[in-house]
Amino acid sequence: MKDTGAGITTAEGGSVGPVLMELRNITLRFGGVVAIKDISFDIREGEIRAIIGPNGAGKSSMLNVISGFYVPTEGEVWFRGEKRGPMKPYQVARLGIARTFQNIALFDGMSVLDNIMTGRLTLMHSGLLSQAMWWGKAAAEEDEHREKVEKIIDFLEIQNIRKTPVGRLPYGLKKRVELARALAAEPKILLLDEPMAGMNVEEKEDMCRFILDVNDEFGTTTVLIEHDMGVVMDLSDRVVVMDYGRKIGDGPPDEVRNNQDVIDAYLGVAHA
Ligand SMILES: Nc1ncnc2c1ncn2[C@@H]1O[C@H](COP(=O)(O)OP(=O)(O)OP(=O)(O)O)[C@@H](O)[C@H]1O
Repeated sequence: MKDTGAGITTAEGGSVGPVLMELRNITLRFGGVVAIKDISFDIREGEIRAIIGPNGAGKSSMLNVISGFYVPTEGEVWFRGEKRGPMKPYQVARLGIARTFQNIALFDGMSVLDNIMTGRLTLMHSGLLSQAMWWGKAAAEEDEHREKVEKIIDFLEIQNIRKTPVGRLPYGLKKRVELARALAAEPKILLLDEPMAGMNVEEKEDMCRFILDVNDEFGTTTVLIEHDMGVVMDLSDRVVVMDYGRKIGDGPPDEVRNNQDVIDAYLGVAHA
């Protein structure tokens, strides 16, 4: 891997941008349980960065540190060149980090369109009061939000279900709506927690294509946790491997695939 300062060229010949987030010596404890032990790595602009590892390795905990939901017990998180301190929930929401969840977290009774609109809530300036006082400006803002949302709906090919209540959709489409809602927030970093979990082969292929297309079209920096090794190796620019809370590998897919510690801890077991 060649570091040019502004960005790096990966072994596969791809290129990723400058550092967007740096995790320095992160340790996270829950009472006596050490979920993350002294882990450092960075996330670069425009890349797809995977975090893999066996069950209980600490992947979800790490995703929660990245999102700002957990404050590490030790270590520092640097985001866009600034050290991040402890934050209040509203500050976390405004950070520009959007995520999808392992278990879908959508409003079943609401339409696809309205669910996706909720992704823009932190970007909305006019509340109810200002709408009442200054209707014109609020209406213009609403139009702008709808336009952005419609673009995402087109892009993810869900125009035909935009009015359908989410509760009526099959699992794969719900996951796509979740992705749409996260994108609607125009995130600086998009966090995907097992985006293919529970999907059939066809749904997985669709989701892979959309994640790659989103990355291409919007240049969205994406961090994902995923159990399906084939998916991770196909999608990612770089992979962090965790085991028992420690980092045992970090690099492009080919490098990680040939790392003996990784083979022993995880891939070897999965592909025995
Ligand atoms: N809120 C919590 N309180 C106490 N212990 C926790 C908490 N969250 C995680 N842990 C513990 O931290 C360790 C790492 O858990 P984590 O969920 O981050 O792993 P994971 O790699 O995401 O696992 P999986 O693949 O099964 O989702 C585990 O031992 C887990 O039991």
